[in-house]
Amino acid sequence: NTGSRGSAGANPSQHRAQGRNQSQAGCQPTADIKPYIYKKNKNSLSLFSPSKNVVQNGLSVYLSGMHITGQHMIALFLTFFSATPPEVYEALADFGYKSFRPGQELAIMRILSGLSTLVVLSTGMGKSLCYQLPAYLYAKRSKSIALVVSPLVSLMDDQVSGLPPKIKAACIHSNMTKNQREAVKEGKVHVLLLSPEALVGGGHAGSGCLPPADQLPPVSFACIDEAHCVSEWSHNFRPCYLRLCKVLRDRLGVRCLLGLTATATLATARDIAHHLEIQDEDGIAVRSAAVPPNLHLSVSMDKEKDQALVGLLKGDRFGSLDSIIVYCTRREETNRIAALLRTCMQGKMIRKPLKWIAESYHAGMSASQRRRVQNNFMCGELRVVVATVAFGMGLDKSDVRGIIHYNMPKSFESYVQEIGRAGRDGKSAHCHLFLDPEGGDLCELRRHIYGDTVDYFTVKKLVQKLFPPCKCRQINEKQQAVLKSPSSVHQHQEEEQNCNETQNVTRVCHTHERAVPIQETVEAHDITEEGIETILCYLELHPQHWVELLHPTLSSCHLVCYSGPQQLRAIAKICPPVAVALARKRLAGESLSHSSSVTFDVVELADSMGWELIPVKRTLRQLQWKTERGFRGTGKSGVLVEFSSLSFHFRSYGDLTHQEMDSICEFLHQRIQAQEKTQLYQLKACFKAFFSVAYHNSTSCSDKMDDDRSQKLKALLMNYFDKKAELDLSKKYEEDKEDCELSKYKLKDWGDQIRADIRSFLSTRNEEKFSGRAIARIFHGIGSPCYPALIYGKDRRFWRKYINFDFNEIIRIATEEIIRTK
Ligand SMILES: Nc1ncnc2c1ncn2[C@@H]1O[C@H](COP(=O)(O)OP(=O)(O)OP(=O)(O)O)[C@@H](O)[C@H]1O
Repeated sequence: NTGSRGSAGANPSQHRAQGRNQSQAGCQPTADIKPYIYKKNKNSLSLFSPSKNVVQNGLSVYLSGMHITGQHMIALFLTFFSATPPEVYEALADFGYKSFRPGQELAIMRILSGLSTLVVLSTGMGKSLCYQLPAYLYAKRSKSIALVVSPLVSLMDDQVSGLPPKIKAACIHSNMTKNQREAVKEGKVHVLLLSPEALVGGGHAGSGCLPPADQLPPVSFACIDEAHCVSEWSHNFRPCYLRLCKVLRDRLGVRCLLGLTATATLATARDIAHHLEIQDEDGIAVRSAAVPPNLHLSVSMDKEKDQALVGLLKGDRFGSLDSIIVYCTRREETNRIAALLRTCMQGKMIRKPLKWIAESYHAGMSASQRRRVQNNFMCGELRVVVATVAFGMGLDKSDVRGIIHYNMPKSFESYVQEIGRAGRDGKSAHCHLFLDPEGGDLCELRRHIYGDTVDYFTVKKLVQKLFPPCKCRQINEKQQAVLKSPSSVHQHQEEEQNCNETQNVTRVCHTHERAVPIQETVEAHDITEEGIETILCYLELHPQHWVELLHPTLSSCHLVCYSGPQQLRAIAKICPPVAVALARKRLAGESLSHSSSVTFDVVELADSMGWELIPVKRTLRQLQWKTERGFRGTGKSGVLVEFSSLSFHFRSYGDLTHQEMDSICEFLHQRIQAQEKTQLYQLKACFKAFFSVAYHNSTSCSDKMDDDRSQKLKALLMNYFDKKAELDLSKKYEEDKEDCELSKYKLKDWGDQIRADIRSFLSTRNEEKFSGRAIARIFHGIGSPCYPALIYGKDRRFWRKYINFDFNEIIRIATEEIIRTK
């Protein structure tokens, strides 16, 4: 048993292709759907509509008898010469619109031509039409469906009901009725909304998964909403977004992708375009100015923020505005501020139908409470919503007139996205930000950045779990020994050793299929599921492609034979996977002669047999229904087979040298640190920009405001979004010493107190194990899987106590104290 799949001589890329095919097993890609505006072959453009002669009066007039070569030319053509076919305008009219808004037409024409496209347009500028109209036209031409991946699961139903009546849509979730599922399969809907998890699987997908590709109508294109989540350098990276591009291509055969986002710098947009495999520069079809002109921006640095907020809301600028959102970072704060406003704004009813002054909204509230607040705000009966960022995503209220940031947002991207919820009707709207002059908000926001980072030791433990050693090298050596003379074997071994020393490793192992149980790994390493997924993504994106991610799977198989041990032995004779499972147990020293059940890792088993996972699982499942001679039962065989333990599933090497393992750990650690430093730098840059335009206090802008400052802030934002800055800003952070010096100065005065608190904390919990990072997290009020806020947050003596102090310094002191107490 080699423990390795494929022949030792196989080329790694062939092998990867094999793995890919395997991941697609059971999922036939949908029939290749033709672009609406048809490309004759990869490099030439010829336009006609197979079903109707619609494009004849449009694009093909310019093209008759002419071929344009190259993808870039196609894009250029669409940009400069194309006349949009009348059918597209007819569809626009069907949707109730008279004309296109900037950028929509180009994006729609590209999608109809089958060209992947990225659209970066401010909130409320009409990005949704860029998928709705092509989906409608494609479905009108022939039975097809457009997939729309959206992270706003809770709002999907609202999104569906808010679509133009011409569009038939459904969303995938676990409560889908049978009829709804059937309608999707029969191609009765134009658009199918789904979460990224429903597409790629994963811990939260549950039963709300996409039906297999062969049960779906052909997919015309896929739209990825909030596409910035694809870029691992973006403010909102979601690892499953990276995998979803791959899943769309490999499992569903989707060739045309449309990315939509409201916030992406030029550098991020290029990174997203790279992931969407957009070939030509014009694929980033639209990038609009960051802040719409109808928004008036101001910033102030009041010491008494509560009073200042009330004053601002009573002043001329905000006093007459109907719909206002006040954003706070913390949930508790939203409740407090809403209560404050209700008390202080009594008697300030500005018009009749208004019933409520202020209500809070955050993710900790029940769904019905949130819905009530949202509905009251939507219909204009509630004036102010005091909310965390959970409020407003996907909110289509065109007449929000004011946005107030009670705390600083975490990035320019978040700021632009949040203020973009005001004035979507194009009428003037006001936005104000309260900046804490002492930098208190900075500390609060830094917590979230530190919460995501992982230390070197944890990275190392995880790497060992992802690349367990295999026997491929020894087996290969034995094979060589059989084939060659002893002297040549010796020479071969020497050569190999040299190769390893120079890091130029000859690969013998061609990767193994592996599964790492999600929950178990989260608990063992104290990293979130997202954190582990991010690390796996970094490894897959590495130029050496250290891992290849596959669809998450249930990896543990539990087999019970109700007729006893002899039944287990009998099925081992007829079922190779069971025979191998028992043999592997015996080799590991486990005796199963009196056992009637066995539990094993089915992924590891399939890999060791050189079988594909799906047939192994199928074979095992069938054991429950076989009625072989000697088995009792009616149709059922008396065998129970259960799969459990949802696991990350991937292919990785098993013959990595120590140097390679170390370099992988080093790479991951540096990458995680670079991400942390980049985010810290961006946070600081954000603070500095707001600081540069801030009024001393809000009274200076509560009645009238200075438009120059607003323009200056818009210019700073524009510069940020249009700059071709590098994505990794960690080096810039190193240059920015100021911040560290401030923290060290404070630490000098507080060092002894912090040490005393760490000792006191350790002594009260001496039966538990802590790392320096775990203690620093608790002192910063950051919950983690093993040290949740719900439990550790109760002890107010320590929780959040040192939030204003440098996180890494606290780790250092805590580690010293842990070592001292050992
Ligand atoms: N061509 C158009 N003409 C007139 N109105 C339009 C047009 N396109 C879109 N709209 C309207 O603009 C509003 C905002 O559109 P949409 O929700 O698509 O914006 P968005 O860019 O997706 O915003 P967000 O980023 O907040 O999701 C909607 O009410 C929509 O009906």
